[in-house]
Amino acid sequence: MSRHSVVVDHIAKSYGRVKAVGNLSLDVGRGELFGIIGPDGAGKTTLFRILATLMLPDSGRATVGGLDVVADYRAVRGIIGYMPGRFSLYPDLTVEENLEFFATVFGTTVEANRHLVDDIYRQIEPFRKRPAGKLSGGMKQKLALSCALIHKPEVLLLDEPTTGVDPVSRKEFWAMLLKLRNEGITILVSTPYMDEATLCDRIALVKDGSLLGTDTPGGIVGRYPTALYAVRSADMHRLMADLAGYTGAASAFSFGDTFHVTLAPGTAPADLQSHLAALGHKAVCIEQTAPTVEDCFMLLSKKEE
Ligand SMILES: Nc1ncnc2c1ncn2[C@@H]1O[C@H](COP(=O)(O)OP(=O)(O)OP(=O)(O)O)[C@@H](O)[C@H]1O
Repeated sequence: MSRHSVVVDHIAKSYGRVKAVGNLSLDVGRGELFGIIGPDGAGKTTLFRILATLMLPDSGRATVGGLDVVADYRAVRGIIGYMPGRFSLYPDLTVEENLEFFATVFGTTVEANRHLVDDIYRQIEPFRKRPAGKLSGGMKQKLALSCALIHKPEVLLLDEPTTGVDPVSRKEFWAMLLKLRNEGITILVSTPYMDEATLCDRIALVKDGSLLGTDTPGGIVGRYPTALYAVRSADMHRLMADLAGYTGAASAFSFGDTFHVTLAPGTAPADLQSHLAALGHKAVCIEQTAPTVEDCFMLLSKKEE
């Protein structure tokens, strides 16, 4: 038996002239929590729809649990739990009716697999009589996850499950994913939030349908090739323009309340400090900082361009 649970082998898909996924290959190990990290339009939804057997690729092959997503599409549907990015529940059905509906469709009962969703369901149980359409964003996602899990899938495909969800619910949602992973379920999850990448066993960074890199989050940031500095001054607005116009800065982008800057070969932090002082910047602070997945994404995107 293959040690891979999901294999994507040179998959490509275009919509007319728009190339959504271009020749993408990756594999996800059994029991792995694997993140597809990329901004809007990276092709994440298209890839998930192909893996969930809802769309045919133009070329390439993919298997889930060793089953071909095209030839064995029926069998694939039986072993996956799919949570599409957009609302997947029946808004007029109550919380408990949604769960019962998904269990019935898969020929099982809520009772039979209750233990799988117990932790999650307990949090939404107080609202079990409420129509799903009237739940908060975080609650909806918890119910959608429960519905995707109720038939005990081998592989969970979660397309942007935390987009538009508040930070506390996002944290809770990821805590649930880690628990499910520990129970042996393979999870492929996409997210545009770079901070969520660090919670995955391995990640693939994608942009414009192409893979920029795949590794553990630690492996990705460990390969950052140069020193990175967090730079601030009293006039952050003008600082951006001044960094962009400085040939000693190889790259600069906004990161929280600082700018993350790399320096051109031969330029030292002291050179940047005096350059900014000469331009009249006050309270300049330049500190070396550890690169994050977002910094790696920016660097790899730039290389690609
Ligand atoms: N049905 C469609 N017809 C034409 N273009 C499409 C269609 N669906 C997606 N696209 C385009 O294909 C590209 C990839 O879209 P996709 O939805 O797969 O990306 P994504 O990473 O999931 O982003 P998002 O979060 O915005 O959905 C985008 O440029 C998108 O505009």
